Amino acid sequence: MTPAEIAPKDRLIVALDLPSVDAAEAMIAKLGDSVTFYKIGYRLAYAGGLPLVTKLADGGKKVFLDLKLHDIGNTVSQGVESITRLGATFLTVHAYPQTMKGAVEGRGSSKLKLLAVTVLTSYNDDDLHAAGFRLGVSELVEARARQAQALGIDGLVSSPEEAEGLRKIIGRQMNLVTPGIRPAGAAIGDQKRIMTPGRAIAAGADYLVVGRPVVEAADPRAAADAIQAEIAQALG
Ligand SMILES: O=C(O)c1cc(=O)[nH]c(=O)n1[C@@H]1O[C@H](COP(=O)(O)O)[C@@H](O)[C@H]1O
Repeated sequence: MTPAEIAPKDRLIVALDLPSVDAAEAMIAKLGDSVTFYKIGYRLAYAGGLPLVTKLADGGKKVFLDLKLHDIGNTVSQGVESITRLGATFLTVHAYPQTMKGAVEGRGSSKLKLLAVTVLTSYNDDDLHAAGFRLGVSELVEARARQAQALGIDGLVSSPEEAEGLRKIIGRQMNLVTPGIRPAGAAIGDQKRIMTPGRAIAAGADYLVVGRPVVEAADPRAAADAIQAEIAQALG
């Protein structure tokens, strides 16, 4: 499926950043049919959440396994090879050349799609400089996007602020997945490069990753439905 063919409802990825598998399953039950795509990241994966990847995939949901791998190439390659057996649709690795190359090798001919995290959405230029980088956010995102594309990575994770520029580099074939999504009026928390769901889609994002604005909402299903309605409206 090319990014242009994704149904509006399937473009919302809810981050199950919850403390236990029980809490995650209760949230999935609350969201019911309205959410088709879930993200499992550090919090849940390290709390026994890896088997939930396979359980959700077997039950017809899609899963984005957000482990943000980064290690020597051989270790990344072996780790990704193990992960191909879990049934996830997406897996994240940090966008370092050795890491991406190892991930592509480990993925082999499996159906797992690799997403490279360009620059975390909680970073601005000052944060990058403090971490020892010479480039600012937009230059580093662009450089990493070009490297990811050349190495055979399937998609990018970036803020929607970079989406328009990234589309010019990666075209329509690579997936563009954007966290840093905040519906109007939602608490920003630790994110720094943010956009509303509608603006992110209009800027060229394929998938929106949303955590706290859904899972911490008084009515998570209503929050997810409102984001999906905004996505559908932006797609026209
Ligand atoms: O890879 C990610 O999903 C990711 C990359 C990034 O640059 N920024 C970012 O926020 N994320 C993830 O997206 C989710 C955003 O959650 P909220 O800020 O609660 O909506 C979290 O699970 C983050 O780990």
